[in-house]
Amino acid sequence: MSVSTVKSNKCFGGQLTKFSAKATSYNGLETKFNVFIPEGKGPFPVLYYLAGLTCDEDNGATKAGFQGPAAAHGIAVVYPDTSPRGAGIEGETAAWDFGVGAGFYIDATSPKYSAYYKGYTYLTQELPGLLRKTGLPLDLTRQSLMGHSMGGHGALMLYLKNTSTYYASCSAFSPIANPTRSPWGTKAFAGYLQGGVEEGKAWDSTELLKQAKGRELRIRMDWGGADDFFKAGQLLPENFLAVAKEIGAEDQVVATEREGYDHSYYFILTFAAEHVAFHAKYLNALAPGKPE
Ligand SMILES: N[C@@H](CCC(=O)N[C@@H](CSC=O)C(=O)NCC(=O)O)C(=O)O
Repeated sequence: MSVSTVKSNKCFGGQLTKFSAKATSYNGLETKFNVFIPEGKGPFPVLYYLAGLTCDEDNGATKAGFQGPAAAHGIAVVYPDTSPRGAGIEGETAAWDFGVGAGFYIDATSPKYSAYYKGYTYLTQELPGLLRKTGLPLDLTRQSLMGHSMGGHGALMLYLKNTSTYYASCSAFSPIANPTRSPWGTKAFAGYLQGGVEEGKAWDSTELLKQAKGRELRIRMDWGGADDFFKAGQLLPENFLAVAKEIGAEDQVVATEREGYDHSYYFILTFAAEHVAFHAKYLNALAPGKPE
């Protein structure tokens, strides 16, 4: 599938470009993604940002404040969309926490959604191929993940389902860390998965962490103490941390509750530079891959 440029803006000395492509994982529907490339020659390691419910490829690029720190560390940032758009499935736009804008980055197996909602395949297999086609100086042998809320779930889940050589590090802002026990997650898994919430355990980072004993983990997470979604039990970082302790990995999960912060992009903006620096430590320590 070909990739076309929608627009491009200079930003922190680099360039933020929006691309459009037809995605096989979304049954041929058009999808968009933004890519920030720092000034210089590259090839640059790649840091993905997965956004939350109701978002698209623009929320992170316009509101999160990653481009400045990424330019300083010589890292590219990729902002994908959060779901397919335009499938026309009955009911897919009826709620803000399910369907369009709420794909949960998983591969659906329910007959109603499985033809279009293949977010996991899109991110792990198809998007890297589309990025190669942009011709940008990206080093796809050095990739890391970050995300917010539903996107924090996505980042943790992708990181834990793949090896550290595929994704070097993972960070999450206010992640839905145990979706099979959260109202948002159980709603999503009941709708997208033929086997419902039980099948959802294969996409739940707290469950996946149980199988990660002995693996070297590079995870950072922050959430706000005044986040109403945290207080309502949607995020459950405490469950993820309890498993980290059980498997002896508590030192490899840097987790902090930030007093007074809520769920918004003001919170992300505050800690954006720290998250990018966390990834830069790992990405820039890796030997650059061969140019493709
Ligand atoms: N219903 C509200 C709230 C939706 C909301 O807060 N979305 C968050 C992500 S929540 C978990 O994934 C978000 O990032 N919103 C976008 C933003 O730019 O703030 C609504 O519809 O707004």
